[in-house]
Amino acid sequence: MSSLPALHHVRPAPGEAVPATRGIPRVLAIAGSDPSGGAGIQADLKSIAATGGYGMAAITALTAQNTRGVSAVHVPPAEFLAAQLAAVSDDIAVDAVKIGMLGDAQVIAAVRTWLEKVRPGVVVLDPVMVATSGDRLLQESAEAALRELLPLADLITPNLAELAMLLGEPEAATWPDALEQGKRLAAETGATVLVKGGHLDGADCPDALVNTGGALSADVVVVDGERVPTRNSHGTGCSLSSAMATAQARLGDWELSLRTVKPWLEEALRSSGQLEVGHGNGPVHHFHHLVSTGAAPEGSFADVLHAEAAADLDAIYGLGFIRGLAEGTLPENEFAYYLAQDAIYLNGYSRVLARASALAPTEAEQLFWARSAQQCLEVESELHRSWLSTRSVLPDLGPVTKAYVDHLLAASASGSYAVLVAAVLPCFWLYAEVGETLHAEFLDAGAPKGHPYAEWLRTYADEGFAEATGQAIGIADAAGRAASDEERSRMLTAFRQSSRYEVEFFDAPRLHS
Ligand SMILES: Nc1ncnc2c1ncn2[C@@H]1O[C@H](COP(=O)(O)OP(=O)(O)OP(=O)(O)O)[C@@H](O)[C@H]1O
Ligand SMILES: Cc1ncc(CO)c(N)n1
Repeated sequence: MSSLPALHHVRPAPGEAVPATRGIPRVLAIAGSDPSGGAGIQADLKSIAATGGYGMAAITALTAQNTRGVSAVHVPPAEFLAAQLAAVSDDIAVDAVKIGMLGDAQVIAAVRTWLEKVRPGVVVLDPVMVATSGDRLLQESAEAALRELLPLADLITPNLAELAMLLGEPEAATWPDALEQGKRLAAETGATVLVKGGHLDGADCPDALVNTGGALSADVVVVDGERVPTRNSHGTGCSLSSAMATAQARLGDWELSLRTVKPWLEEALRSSGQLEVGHGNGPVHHFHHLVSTGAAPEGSFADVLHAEAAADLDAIYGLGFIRGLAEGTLPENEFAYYLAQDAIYLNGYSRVLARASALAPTEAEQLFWARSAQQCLEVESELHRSWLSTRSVLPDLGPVTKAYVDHLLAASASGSYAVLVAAVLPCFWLYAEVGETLHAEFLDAGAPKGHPYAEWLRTYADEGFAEATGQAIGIADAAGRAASDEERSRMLTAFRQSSRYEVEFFDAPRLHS
């Protein structure tokens, strides 16, 4: 495979941290009850569990609600909330807190007193004021007290209406306006603001972390997402905020947390149709990623993975970079950027494969990953020798390359061989499929002589790589079938994220070259 361009894509820059996995965080939701199970503490507990935490709940208020709306609210005496909070923190170390519906000013005061005493390491505040159905969940007279609570949070997760209300401004009608409002709220409170695109129109549904005080890698970090065409959005805000609290306690990095949580939530929205709950705005499927157990036949887990990657493969084929490569119209600077990033990626990928070799349960698998790690380095030097030496490209680490390799390094630090194997698989599998298709298209077009990328497209016909891909799929399939539900769901998440990065890697030259 030394002629192969690529298992694409780094050596982490010296001193760059690999996110630590900190065991199972104990996450406390301080929120209201939704007896229909889609929002409130019910959604919080499901989200915390689904994203790897141990969930606890101190109930601020009871609502009588379903997927159609709220019919009654009962706020018990705030002293009883204080007793619940003390009972938890007197006995249990709380790694993260998610605050949702608060109901009235007395409740807010009780939460404030407790936060000031206990000072939990991670505080996510979802400033719940009005339910999806339009019903009020916070007394109007308590809005000022809620505003004063905001500086005690690390992350605030308002929807667009709440963001506007907290600032006393009209609701943003566009994404750039929403980000500007996010900056103002972040500056006022000192907290990071998660600006959510859920209530905007359009095919995209971006979210962004905003902090103007230097807490993030940039003032605004946007994480893109696709809008899922569904009305089952009951409780998405609750689910997102408690999943963020859990992820942050595990990973210690807000950006990585959002990049981890958002695809999970998107899939929970996508799978919401599997649930048949109510006649209004239904709940999301928090546990969509659990595959049922049983004696799974050979290939069955690989089939699940392949189905997971289908949408990303389609997305790759639709990219301007891929079309331009196939048709020969790709600007040279984009190609050069791609090659340079590929070389950087391969170096990092090789280290991650070496880790897979170290963790492999059999000598055959150990050898497979060690060989693959070596081949990556050979391909990397080949890239430099025959493709990059004649081009002038900056050898800077691009943002997608960094994010992808960081994700792989996180998987290699996860402690699970199965998760690591799932994370490295898309680089084999999607690359092999795309390469095969592009090569076939090139031949179908009669291998046109003047095609500027002819030489590159020929490198895609590498049987050795196809064979290695088959082996990697077999290893992941066996690991997935033998894994517990929990580990298998982490494999799916890791695989899905890598698969998404494959798309972004091919799209990066357009955005960053
Ligand atoms: N149709 C959708 N497709 C994809 N993601 C969505 C969709 N709707 C909402 N989201 C995501 O769900 C999360 C919550 O966003 P939203 O703006 O809906 O919050 P919210 O209004 O507080 O939620 P809730 O409905 O619980 O009150 C965000 O990450 C957002 O991007
Ligand atoms: C209890 C409760 N908290 C939050 C929301 C917001 O979605 C809701 N509908 N119900």
